[in-house]
Formats: sequence, structure tokens, C-alpha cells
Amino acid sequence: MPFLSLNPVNFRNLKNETIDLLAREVYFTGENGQGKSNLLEALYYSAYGASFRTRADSEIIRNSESACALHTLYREENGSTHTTSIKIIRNANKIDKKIEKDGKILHDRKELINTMPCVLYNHDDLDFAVGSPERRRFFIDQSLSMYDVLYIDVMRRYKRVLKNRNLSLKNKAFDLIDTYDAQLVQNGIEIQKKRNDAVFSFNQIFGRLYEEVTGIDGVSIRYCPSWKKNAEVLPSPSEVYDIVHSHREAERVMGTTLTGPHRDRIVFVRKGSAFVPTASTGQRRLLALILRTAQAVFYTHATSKKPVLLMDDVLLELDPEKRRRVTTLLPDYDQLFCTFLPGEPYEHYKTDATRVYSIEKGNWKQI
Ligand SMILES: Nc1ncnc2c1ncn2[C@@H]1O[C@H](COP(=O)(O)OP(=O)(O)OP(=O)(O)O)[C@@H](O)[C@H]1O
Repeated sequence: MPFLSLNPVNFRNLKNETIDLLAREVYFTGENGQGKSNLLEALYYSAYGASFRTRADSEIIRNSESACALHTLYREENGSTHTTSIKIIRNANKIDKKIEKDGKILHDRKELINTMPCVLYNHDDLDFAVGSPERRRFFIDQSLSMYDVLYIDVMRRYKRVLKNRNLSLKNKAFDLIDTYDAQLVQNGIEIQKKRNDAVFSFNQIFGRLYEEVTGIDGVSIRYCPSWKKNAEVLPSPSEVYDIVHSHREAERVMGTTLTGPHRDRIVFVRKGSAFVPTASTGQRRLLALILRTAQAVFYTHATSKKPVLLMDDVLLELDPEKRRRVTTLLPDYDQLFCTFLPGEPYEHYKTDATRVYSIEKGNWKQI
């Protein structure tokens, strides 16, 4: 599934031309603020129909323009080539988005799933180690949503019922709560099970990789579901109902749903204790980086397909030895895109087949 070419049109500062991506490794090098991350963002947007940097699609349209587009050509494993085309149009107060695959309109961006699965390594990943519990839930949800349409569906159903239930609690429409509970429990249990299985699979990969890079053994990921029976066993539906009901009075007072997957926690542990509070900044950064590698391996285990890796300046902060270890432990990939600042030793990593572009003011030139 490698990208063969990308044609941005009015996408941030990128020039409106087609960039040839026909290589297993493509490097973008340039000073800060020239458009390297914009290129990675354009590739990611083509793969998922959304940005990893902003939720506001209006931001990606070039200043002073009213619409932008991204056209890609990519190849599937069987050798067939396909196209995607995404148009984003600013209309009065709203944004219209039109996604096409091989010229056919897709009504939901989830239909892009598995087209060009991208695993993105970037600065903000540090949040997975030190940010709020929501960020770690996001990571697990994203890992599952990369290949499992049913997970996307169940998450959407859960979020919808949660929103309605919270609204009823806030408006004191308590007679509706029983109906919402049935949907909350049913969808919530499905999410818990998939998250539990995903964390189990991550642990088959993560601890070993982390030890190979840092020398620290025994670091693992612990899933702490909001609805729990004990540390090992997820509760049955009737037990979940009991948990939900036992919070009813408190919820009436607070006006919000107090239990469920939206309150799940995911923590890094070592020898039974939380690992992050005692980890150094470098060790925290590596947690996030290795987590991305584990995400790529997880995807390949689940689908037998290799992802595209997008690496945005992530090697920059590592010392040379850690860099070497991280790069030798990169997961199997179909294609790799990597950004570098001028002066970074990208020559060490490149092969004869690597395509290197220098990026300046949104323009690219092969070097
Ligand atoms: N909507 C937009 N319209 C026009 N230009 C934009 C828009 N959004 C961002 N830019 C420009 O894109 C440039 C930022 O590019 P990008 O984030 O890709 O930098 P970079 O090359 O990755 O640098 P760094 O190494 O600092 O991350 C800035 O010059 C910014 O002004």
C-alpha cells in the first residue's frame, strides 16, 4: 500500500504540484517552518480523512483560499493502483468534505480504513506517557480503529448514548436513564473487551522492545477498566448493571455519567508500581516512541499488512546510541517517510534507493 504520488492543492503552504513518492524510504529535509510536517500531515489526511494536528479543517486550507484538495495515487499488495481524492470546502460558517476512492464517493471516512494505514511518530506522543488518561485511551482506540470498523461503530454508539444520558442527567429527565443504561452497558462491555484484548497484545510486544532500547526490564501496560470485578476478570453484564446502578444517586447530584469506558485508565507499570512518575524525560519520550513501534507491530499482527510510517522529527532528541537502537528496531514497514533538519545525519540511515527532498517555503526539490 505505498503512496506513489501526492498532489496537494491549496493545502497549507505546499505548492500545487504532484510529488513523486515512488520509493520505500522518502526523507524530507529543511529548516523549521518550511513545510516538512505539512507533507506528512497531507499523507496522513489522505489515509484517514482527518489531520493529526488539528480538528479544525479550516486551518489546513491555504490562507486566503476557500478550498483545498489532496489527490493520491497508491498501490495495493496485489500490484493494482488506486486513487483517493479529498476536497475540503469552506462554506459560510461550515466546512464541507468530500472523499473519493477510485472516483467513487465515500459517505463515511471510516471506509478509507486499511487503504493506506499510517503509523505516525510525532512530538505530541509524549502525552501518551505524561498526559491525561484520555490521551492513553485515545492511543488504544486509535490502534483498534486502524483496522477494526466494528470498533469505530461501537465507539460512535457509546459516545452517542453517553452524550444523551449526560444530557438527561443534567436536565433531570431521570425517567430516560433506564433506557440509556441498556445501551451504555451493551456497547461499553464490547469496548472494554476489545481494549482489554488490545492491551494484552501490546504487552506481548512492548516490554521487550522497551528493554532492548533502554535496558530497563519489566515495563508493561496495565488496563484499569472503570467497570471492574477484579484485576484479572472483566465483570459480567449483570455485574456491570450493578456497578452502574450503584452510582445512580451520585450521578443525579453530579449531573454526569460517573462510570464506563470513558473513565477507563491505562497506566505503565514496573514491578507493580506506576513507572512514569520515576522515569526520566528521556525514558518517558522513549515510552511514547516504542508505543508507536508496538502500534505498527500490533497492526501487522491483526491484519498481516505492513503500515506506512510517518516520522516527524522524532529522532532529534535522542542521543546517538538510542537513535541507533530505535532505528534498528523499527517495525516492518511498507514505506517510511521521515523529516530531518539540515545538518542531521540522515545519510547514516539512507540507502541508494532512498528519495530525499529538500523542502523550502512549501516547495520540494529532489537532492
Ligand atoms: N493554512 C495555511 N496557509 C498557508 N501557510 C500555512 C498554513 N498553515 C501553515 N502554513 C505554513 O506552513 C509552515 C509550517 O510548515 P511545517 O509545520 O510543515 O514546518 P516544518 O518544515 O515541519 O518545520 P518544523 O521542523 O519546525 O516542524 C509555516 O510557514 C506556516 O506559515
